[in-house]
Amino acid sequence: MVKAVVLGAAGGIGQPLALLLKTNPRVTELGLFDIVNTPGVAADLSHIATPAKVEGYLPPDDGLAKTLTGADIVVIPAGVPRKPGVHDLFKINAGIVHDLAVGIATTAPKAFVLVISNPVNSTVPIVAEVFKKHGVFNPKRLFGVTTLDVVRASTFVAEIIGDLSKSPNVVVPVVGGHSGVTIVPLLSQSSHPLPSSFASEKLEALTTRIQFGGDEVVKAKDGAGSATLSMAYAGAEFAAKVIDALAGKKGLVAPSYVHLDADKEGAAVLKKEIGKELDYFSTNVEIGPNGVERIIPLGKLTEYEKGLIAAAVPELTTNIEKVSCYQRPR
Ligand SMILES: NC(=O)C1=CN([C@@H]2O[C@H](COP(=O)(O)OP(=O)(O)OC[C@H]3O[C@@H](n4cnc5c(N)ncnc54)[C@H](O)[C@@H]3O)[C@@H](O)[C@H]2O)C=CC1
Ligand SMILES: O=C([O-])CC(=O)C(=O)O
Repeated sequence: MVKAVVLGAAGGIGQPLALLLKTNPRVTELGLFDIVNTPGVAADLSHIATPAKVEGYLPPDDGLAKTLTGADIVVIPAGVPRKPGVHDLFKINAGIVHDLAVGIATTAPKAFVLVISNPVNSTVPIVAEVFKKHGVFNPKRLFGVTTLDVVRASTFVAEIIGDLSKSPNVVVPVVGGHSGVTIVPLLSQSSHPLPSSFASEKLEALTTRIQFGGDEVVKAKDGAGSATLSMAYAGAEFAAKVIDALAGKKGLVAPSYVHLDADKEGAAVLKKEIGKELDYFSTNVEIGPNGVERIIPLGKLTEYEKGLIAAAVPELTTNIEKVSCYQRPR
């Protein structure tokens, strides 16, 4: 019995993500919340012949609390995406995520929380700060969703190998954070090695393509927003792992942007590898019924990858520190 909730469920990511969660056989209740259209989305999904009972709420009459009651896992794709006229996602989305986090802290403080809303490097710390204020922060249960970077890396590597049918099995750890240079694909650790003829400039081009994969979609959508369908796929894939872990499945490992107190022993090794006392970092984590069981250090890196980590750390530091002076505008 799993209740999954999507906050921002009527949006470009929210709708296909809710669809994919409705098809997850372990989900028995699906709660949908948005400031618009959730009753319609819920009615539509409720006709699909899968176990989940679907309910959709809007803000009036305690809609957020009703949606969150009994939630085991809450996925947050609420907020604005990159589009013309939107210059600072943090400015708008920090407030949205802050208020939703207050709702979770009050109504579902033990739920696993998966943050998709950008900028993930800063919205995850926003949620953590709200939870700390409410005395309910458990770093093992808070996840920034960086799975789209992993999905892109799998696809692009399979394209280079020349066999897209392999893409679901290609595993590339992508670490750091979720924006530009903070996205660090560890291609030397790919389950499917790149051809030995792969020149260093091609490796740099592939790395840049993974780091700025979001730009390709923003450009192609030409003013209509950013990645939604691939993000819904990635979000559902990561949520399915968390749901499987809740159900007792073992050995589930995936990269996620987490607070490093989630596993202090693993984090101590990781912090040595990255050379900085950061509070948050995306790395492979083992997920179990209580959330993050283990933070898995980066392991052997090439000189090129060490350089990418060194470039990611200052940007990540800025993204995280930004939150310490954040005040929710009234
Ligand atoms: N983590 C990642 O890898 C990725 C993150 N994103 C981010 O995901 C977010 C959502 O993107 P899209 O779905 O394309 O945007 P969208 O604009 O299509 O949908 C966002 C939804 O959030 C809702 N919303 C706004 N304020 C809300 C509130 N206070 N409570 C509940 N719902 C609220 C809107 O009504 C809308 O339905 C953006 O911040 C985007 O940058 C996008 C792609 C990848
Ligand atoms: O690029 C964006 O704005 C959306 C995003 O996070 C991605 O596609 O990875």
